[in-house]
Amino acid sequence: MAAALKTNATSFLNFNTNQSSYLFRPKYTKHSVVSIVSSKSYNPPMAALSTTVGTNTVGLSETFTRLKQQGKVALIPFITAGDPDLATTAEVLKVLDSCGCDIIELGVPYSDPLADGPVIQAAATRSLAKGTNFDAIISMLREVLPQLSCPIALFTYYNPILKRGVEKFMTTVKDAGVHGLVVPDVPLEETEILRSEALKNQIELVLLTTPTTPKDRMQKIVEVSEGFVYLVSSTGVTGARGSVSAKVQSLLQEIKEVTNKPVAVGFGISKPEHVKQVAGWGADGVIVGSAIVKLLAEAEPSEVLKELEVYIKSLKSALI
Ligand SMILES: O=P(O)(O)OC[C@@H](O)[C@@H](O)c1c[nH]c2ccccc12
Repeated sequence: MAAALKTNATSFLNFNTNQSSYLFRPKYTKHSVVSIVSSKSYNPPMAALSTTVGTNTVGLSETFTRLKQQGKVALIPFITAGDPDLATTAEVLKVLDSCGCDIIELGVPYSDPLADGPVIQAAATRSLAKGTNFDAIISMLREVLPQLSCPIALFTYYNPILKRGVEKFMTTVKDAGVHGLVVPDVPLEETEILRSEALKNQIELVLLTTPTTPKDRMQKIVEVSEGFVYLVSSTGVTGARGSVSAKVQSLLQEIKEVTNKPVAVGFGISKPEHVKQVAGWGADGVIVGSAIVKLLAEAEPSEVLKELEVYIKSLKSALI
């Protein structure tokens, strides 16, 4: 059974790799497809088990609606769960929330992250080596999410979903208080079951479009994307870049011509100037991943939360 699932997943990933086109190439992959390996689990304090889950947050689209009314652009950080460990991830989530992040994209570490560049790939490898697994991430979220005021979008490749079964996966993440889901390696045509199960559980399934996505395909993606539309700013894999492609401005316009849904831009954004520029081009949200993951990996453990706070505040102030 497990072997069959793995084979399916492998051919799935090789067959087609995202909603938009055949864009993400597995440049840096080191491992064969294996699902999350684990030994350790996260043990929440007993008190956490009795807390009500996710009562203090609203979903992704509602968050954007509120921000729009206030004339604000969403700051959406991405971090990898379990790097360096889940206890730190819990603290990092609280800091991101208290610094005013509007939505947090939390990555489930995976051994074959084909759309990720070296920084996020290394974070996933470290996290898996520490024994992070899906159940431990869920336990951590059950404890931490009730303490946050911003919603969480869980980012995962398809294999961990396939392994559990779409239905079970969706009810599990819903029960943990997750509001949104980003799955980069499922092509639009294959999202139907994911979408219907997500809908049943009030999980907003965010779809991605890229600079190479043909216009008619972009329109279909935009039509069914929930929560927001993820505009990938550039081709290739995740990772900080020197500047944001000017093409993003026209891509944003094209999307906005066909939808009123919020659009968030991600890939390569790392500096306050980038954030400001993308917001100025009309984006409703800005996603920053690798730069944060790198900061978390490189800072002294005793300084990490402080450094994170300083960095997030610098991005936030670019949005004012
Ligand atoms: O790391 P960057 O370049 O800042 O990009 C955002 C990103 O990290 C996050 O949204 C993400 C992480 N892994 C991905 C894979 C595909 C699409 C998006 C992602």
